[in-house]
Amino acid sequence: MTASEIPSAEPPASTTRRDTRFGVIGTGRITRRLVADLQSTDGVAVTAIASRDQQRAQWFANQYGIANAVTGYAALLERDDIDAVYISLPPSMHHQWCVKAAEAGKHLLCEKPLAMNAEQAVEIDQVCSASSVRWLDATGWQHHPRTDQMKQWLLENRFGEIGHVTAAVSFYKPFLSDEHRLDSSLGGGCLLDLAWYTCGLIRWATDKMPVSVMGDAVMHGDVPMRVTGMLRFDDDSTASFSCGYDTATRKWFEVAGSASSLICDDFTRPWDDRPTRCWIHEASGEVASHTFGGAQERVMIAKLVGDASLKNYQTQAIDTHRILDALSKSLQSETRVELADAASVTSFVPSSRV
Ligand SMILES: NC(=O)C1=CN([C@@H]2O[C@H](COP(=O)(O)OP(=O)(O)OC[C@H]3O[C@@H](n4cnc5c(N)ncnc54)[C@H](OP(=O)(O)O)[C@@H]3O)[C@@H](O)[C@H]2O)C=CC1
Ligand SMILES: O=C1CO[C@H](CO)[C@@H](O)[C@@H]1O
Repeated sequence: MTASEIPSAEPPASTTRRDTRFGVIGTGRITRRLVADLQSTDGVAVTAIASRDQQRAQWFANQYGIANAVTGYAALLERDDIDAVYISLPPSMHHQWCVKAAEAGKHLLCEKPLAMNAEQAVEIDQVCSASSVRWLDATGWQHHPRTDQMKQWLLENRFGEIGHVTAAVSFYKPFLSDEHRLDSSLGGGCLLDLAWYTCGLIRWATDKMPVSVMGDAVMHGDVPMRVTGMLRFDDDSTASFSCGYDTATRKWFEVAGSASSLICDDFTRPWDDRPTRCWIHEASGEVASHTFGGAQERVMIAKLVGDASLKNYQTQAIDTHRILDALSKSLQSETRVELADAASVTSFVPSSRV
């Protein structure tokens, strides 16, 4: 079977289980898309939405056909018609509301970045374990069937020995008036927001933690507006990335091997109205294009409400935070930073192999 013929990984409809009932915390830009994804995933219902502001909650509830508009996030967690929450708040608020939700016994889908740093991410994981609730960060690309196929190629050494990974993610001034991306107290800046994608991709592609990282930032006040990073691994393979708010949309990566390169130009989210694609470039100049079906967010949601282990994604999220922590130290100190815990690596494998 060629990659183009690989069927969508959309899960089959469940007829035996009760729907998992989601409550939504926050009414921002991304909420609109994710609510539609939740509502169109088999076995999932959205029963309430909470905002700081009653009118905003009501407007959103009316707009999306959600039965209950709730004022205040804590009130949503008290409801017994909610099994799980989707948290789409500014990054600085993720840890606090993840912990509260887990303690209330709700499963968690939290927007990226999972937290502000690895310490908070580990604590979220621990509280979820103690409360027997499942969690995922809403990093959709990890769940696309294309990602599973690309990982399979990497595991099979399809590209030879990997020497270098490059990734770039940017959006030109994606700012709203009340913009958390420009406010350091809310976790703003492109390091957490966009290097989450580039460093996550590097972690995913290499299956290891770097031994050292070095970053350079162009600042906007006290938040990074553009970040360039270099990562080095114990076998002398390397990675580099660029992310920022000052160039047109980029969401591409290249994995460069000794035999060929894997290239994808929309890994974070497939371009609208185009086939979901990637390319393998051979040393000869021959190029093979592969296309895929599947809706990454619906696959992600189905995994959260399913039974299979999520450990592999959870480790990926925590390790991504560890890389970002080291980069943040590097930006502050203007030096190369060693990752003390580079040895603690768990392999990220496609869900079908977990
Ligand atoms: N997975 C993806 O593809 C994407 C993920 N994201 C992530 O989603 C999260 C939210 O981003 P986005 O939707 O763009 O954010 P918005 O600014 O559009 O929305 C954030 C929401 O958080 C609530 N909120 C609570 N306190 C504050 C505060 N002090 N300042 C601002 N908002 C507050 C507000 O809801 P209310 O007032 O109603 O309570 C607001 O609507 C971020 O972590 C971001 O990284 C963003 C875009 C894409
Ligand atoms: O995750 C994200 C993807 O797209 C956005 C641009 O609109 C980013 O800023 C955002 O946080």
